[in-house]
Amino acid sequence: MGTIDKTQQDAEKRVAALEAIRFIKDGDVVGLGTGSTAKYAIEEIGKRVQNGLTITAAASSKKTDELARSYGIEILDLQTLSSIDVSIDGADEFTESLNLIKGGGGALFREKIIASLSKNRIIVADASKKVEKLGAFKVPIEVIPLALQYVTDQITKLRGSSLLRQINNETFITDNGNYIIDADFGLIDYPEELARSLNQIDGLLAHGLFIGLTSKVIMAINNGVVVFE
Ligand SMILES: O=C[C@H](O)[C@H](O)[C@H](O)COP(=O)(O)O
Repeated sequence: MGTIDKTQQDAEKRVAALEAIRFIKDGDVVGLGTGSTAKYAIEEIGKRVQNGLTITAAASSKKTDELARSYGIEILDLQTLSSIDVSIDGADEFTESLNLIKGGGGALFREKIIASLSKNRIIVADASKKVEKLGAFKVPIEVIPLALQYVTDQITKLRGSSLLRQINNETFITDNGNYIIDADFGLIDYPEELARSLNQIDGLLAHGLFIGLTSKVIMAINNGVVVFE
């Protein structure tokens, strides 16, 4: 996509997020994603709640939980929910066939649970996230610490290379107390197949390939939006 202008990208994130909010109605249980694009949606929902919108929400991370509560959004306990009306989340990459890579912020496991519970799963993205094939962005994989070497070896068998995520020279720990491996499989020809293989690895809690978990992607480009569904 060439060089990405950060200001333009941020503007697009906001446009996409505002468009997605149109799908929220009074009384809805709303799934709130994580990341810089989802943040625009949460902030706007928060303002509307302060102006009388009556929704409850489920948060996909501690960060999102805190942000939402700071606006007075009522957060429900995810472990008690069996359905969510609409979720709004970002993505690191998406294709026109609505397959995604998520987890750049490490929130993939809860995001996947929220997407799985949601009736209407909306992804919001700036134009830089659209790709022909997934895989330029490494696939985030949440691993239970004691299974680190085992999972790394299984990823190698799938012809992937693993990098344990570090932030400021410290091993990144997820909200669930686990590690993230960023796995490089090159460009992924068959994401469904890779997702199935990863699903079978014991000790791998969740991977960032979101297959069949998206109702629509709202992509902002310049000041307009394109919807893929
Ligand atoms: O774990 C983080 C999430 O999957 C994010 O939704 C994803 O990384 C996209 O984030 P951003 O909107 O900041 O690009």
